[in-house]
Amino acid sequence: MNTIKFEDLPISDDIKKAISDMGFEEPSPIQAQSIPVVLSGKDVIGQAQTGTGKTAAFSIPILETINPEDKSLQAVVLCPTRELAIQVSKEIRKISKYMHGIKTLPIYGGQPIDRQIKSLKGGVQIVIGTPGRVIDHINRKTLKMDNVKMVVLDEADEMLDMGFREDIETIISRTPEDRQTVFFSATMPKGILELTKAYQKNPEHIKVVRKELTVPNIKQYYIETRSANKLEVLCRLIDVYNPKLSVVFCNTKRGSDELVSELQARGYFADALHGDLKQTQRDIVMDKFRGGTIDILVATDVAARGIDVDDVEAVFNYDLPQDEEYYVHRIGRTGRAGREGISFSFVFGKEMRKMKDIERYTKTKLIKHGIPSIADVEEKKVSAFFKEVKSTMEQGKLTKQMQWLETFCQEEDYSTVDVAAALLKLALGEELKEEIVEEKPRQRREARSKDGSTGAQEGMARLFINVGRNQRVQAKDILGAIAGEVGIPGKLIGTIDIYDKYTFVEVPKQNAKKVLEKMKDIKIKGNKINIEKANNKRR
Ligand SMILES: Nc1ncnc2c1ncn2[C@@H]1O[C@H](COP(=O)(O)OP(=O)(O)OP(=O)(O)O)[C@@H](O)[C@H]1O
Ligand SMILES: [Mg+2]
Repeated sequence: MNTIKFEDLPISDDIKKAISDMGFEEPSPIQAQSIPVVLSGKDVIGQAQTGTGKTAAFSIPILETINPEDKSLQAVVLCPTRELAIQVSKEIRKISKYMHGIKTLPIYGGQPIDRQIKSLKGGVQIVIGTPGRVIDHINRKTLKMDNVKMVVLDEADEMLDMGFREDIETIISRTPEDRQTVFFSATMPKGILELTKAYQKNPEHIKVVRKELTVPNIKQYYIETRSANKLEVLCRLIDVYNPKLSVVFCNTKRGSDELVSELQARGYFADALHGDLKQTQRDIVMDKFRGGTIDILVATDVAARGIDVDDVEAVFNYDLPQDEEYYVHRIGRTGRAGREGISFSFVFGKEMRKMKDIERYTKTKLIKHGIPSIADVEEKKVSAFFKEVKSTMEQGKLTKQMQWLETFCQEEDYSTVDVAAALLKLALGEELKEEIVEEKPRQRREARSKDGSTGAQEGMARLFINVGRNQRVQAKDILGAIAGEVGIPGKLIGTIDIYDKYTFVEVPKQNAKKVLEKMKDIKIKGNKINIEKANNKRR
C-alpha cells in the first residue's frame, strides 16, 4: 500500500495547491517513489503501468528544479507525437499555475515555425517537443541548449527505438555533460534498456509494475471474427456496451479512414486520427473527442501512447497491433487513474498466435467474448429507449399528445397498444440483419482438400495472396486482375478475406492451376503481389 502523502514529499506549496486543484489527493506509487529521487538530481528510469501518473512524476521535479529568475531554456521534455507534446505541456502548465515567471512551450511539426520562434524569443524555460522540430530549432539557433539542466524522454522506449534514436542522440549531444537525464515509460524492453547506458550516469531504475504489464482494472477480451464481419461486430459491441468514449485502433491510415466512413454511414459519431492528416485537422479531431462531439476515435498507433482522455471507457483492437508493447499502450488509453475500462481485440486464424505472444509478454490472459447477437443489441436498444420513454412520462406535460392519440384511436378503431407498437417500430427501426455465424478456422482445416488448399467451398480451390505490408491493393482489384488475366469471370470467384496483409481468394478448382501459373509475381496497380497455394503452414 502506498502511504506516502504529497505533504511528505519535498515539494513547494504552490505546486501542492495546484495538484490539489487538479484533484490529486495522494501521490500514485510511481510519483511517491520517483519524485524524491529525481529531485535529488539522479538520473532515473521510471517504469509504471499506463495511466498511473508518470507525467506529474517528471513534471513536478522539473518545476522544482528550474530557476524562474533565469529566462534561459532549462528543461526539455521529448515526446513521440504532437498530441502528446501538447498534452504534457498542458499538464505542466496546470501544475505551475501558482508559480510565477515560468514559461513553457510545446514545439512540434505541422505548426507554423515563425510563431514558435516568436514565442521562444520571449524566454522559455521548459520546452516540450517532438524530436524533429526540436532539432530544427537547434539548427536555426532559436533553441539554445547550453543551460539545459534536465532532459526527459516520455515514452522513452519508443524514443530510443530506431525511428527516433538518431534524433535523440543529436539533441542530447547538444546539452551540457552534467545534465540530468530522466526516462519514463510503461514498457521497457531489455534491448532498449541496454541503450539507456549511453545517455545516463548511474541511473536508478524505479519499476512500479506488478506481475502484469497492463492495469488490472481493464477487462481484456478477445473476439474471434473474420475481417468481413469486423465492422458489424464492432457496431454491436458499441451498441451493447454503450461506452462514453471509445478508441478503435487500426494498423493503417487507409484502414482507419475506411472504417470512419463506414461508421459515419451507420450514424455513429466517429472521426479519424492518423499521420496523413494536416495538423489543424488532427487538433480539431482531438478537441472534438475530448469534448465529446465525437465519441469514437478511430486511430493508428499515433494515438497509442500517452494520450489521456478521461472518459475513454473502451478500446478496440480492430486490427491486432504488430508489436506486443503497442498492445499495452493501446489498451492503456482506458482504465486510467484507477477508473474501469474494457478492451476488445479482434483476432482470427493465424492471429491467435500473435495474441498468445501478447499474453506471454503482458503476463495476462485475454478472456474470450462471444459476438453479441441481434437479440442482445435489440434488448439493449429497447431498454434504453424505454428508459427515455419513462423519463418523458415522468416529466409529464403530455396532455396534447394524449388527445391526439385518443382521437386517432377512436376514429380508426385502434387500441393504444397497436399504436404504441407501430410507434416503437418507427422509432427503433426494423432489424433486418442476419445473425453472424463465425466459421471456426479449425473446422475449415478439417475441410482441407487434397490439393493443399484450405477449407474452400465444394468445387473451389482457395489460393493465398501475399499482398505485402502497407500495399494499397484492394480485394476487388485482385478479383479484377484475375478475371482479366485468366479470363474467368469475376462472379465465379468466391469469397475473399482480407487479413491485413494476407488475402485468400477462391477460384473454381479447374482454374486454380491457370491462376497460379499466370499470376506469379504480378503487379496490380503498381503493387507487387504473389499468388500461392494456400496451406496450413501459413496460418
Ligand atoms: N496523484 C494522482 N491522483 C489522481 N489522479 C492523478 C494523479 N496523478 C495523475 N493523475 C491523473 O491520472 C491520469 C493519467 O496520468 P498520466 O497521463 O500521467 O499517466 P501515464 O502514467 O503517463 O500513462 P501512459 O503510460 O499512458 O502515458 C491523468 O488524467 C492525471 O491527471
Ligand atoms: Mg504518459
